[in-house]
Amino acid sequence: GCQGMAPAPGAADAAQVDRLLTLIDQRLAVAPLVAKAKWNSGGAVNDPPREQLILDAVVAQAKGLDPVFARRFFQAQFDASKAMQLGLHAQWRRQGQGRFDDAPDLGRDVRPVLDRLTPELIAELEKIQPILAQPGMAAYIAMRSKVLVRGDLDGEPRRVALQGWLKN
Ligand SMILES: O=C(O)C(=O)C[C@]1(C(=O)O)C=C[C@@H](O)C=C1
Repeated sequence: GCQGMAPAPGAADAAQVDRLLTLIDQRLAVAPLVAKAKWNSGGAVNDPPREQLILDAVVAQAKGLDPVFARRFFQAQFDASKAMQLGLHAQWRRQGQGRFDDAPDLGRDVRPVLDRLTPELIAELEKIQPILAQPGMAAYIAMRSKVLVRGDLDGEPRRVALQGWLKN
């Protein structure tokens, strides 16, 4: 039977998990655009002041969220983006990739997309936080993430996106 297996969440909680994972995937989908913009501009992948700006805005906006949880979650998303960017840059270096003709502009085209996702993520996090500690939830999220979050670079960015904010 199913002895030893954690219980699966109910339908409403499962749908909630899926909405958050879909947004995590949408945010991760922006990372290759960031990578292209920075490949052309030579800008550093790691931008701590930009991360701080987002984190401070998140904590200020998300009145219903535990700030420690909110910071851990968004830091994981930044780290996942950096894993994707660094992995792509390494690949492009190996391939002798030149400048892209079709790279977007980071400030004009790409960061506004991330900024639109931030409040959507906050809204889903507020709904997820109270159900995260349920038994079996971390295992369920890990399983669903393989379906809903892109697995580029052998799944490394996806792994990083789920690290540090999920309880076991
Ligand atoms: O905006 C950038 O420059 C990004 O690389 C994106 C991003 C993010 O995920 O928001 C990721 C890494 C940087 O340290 C800062 C922000």
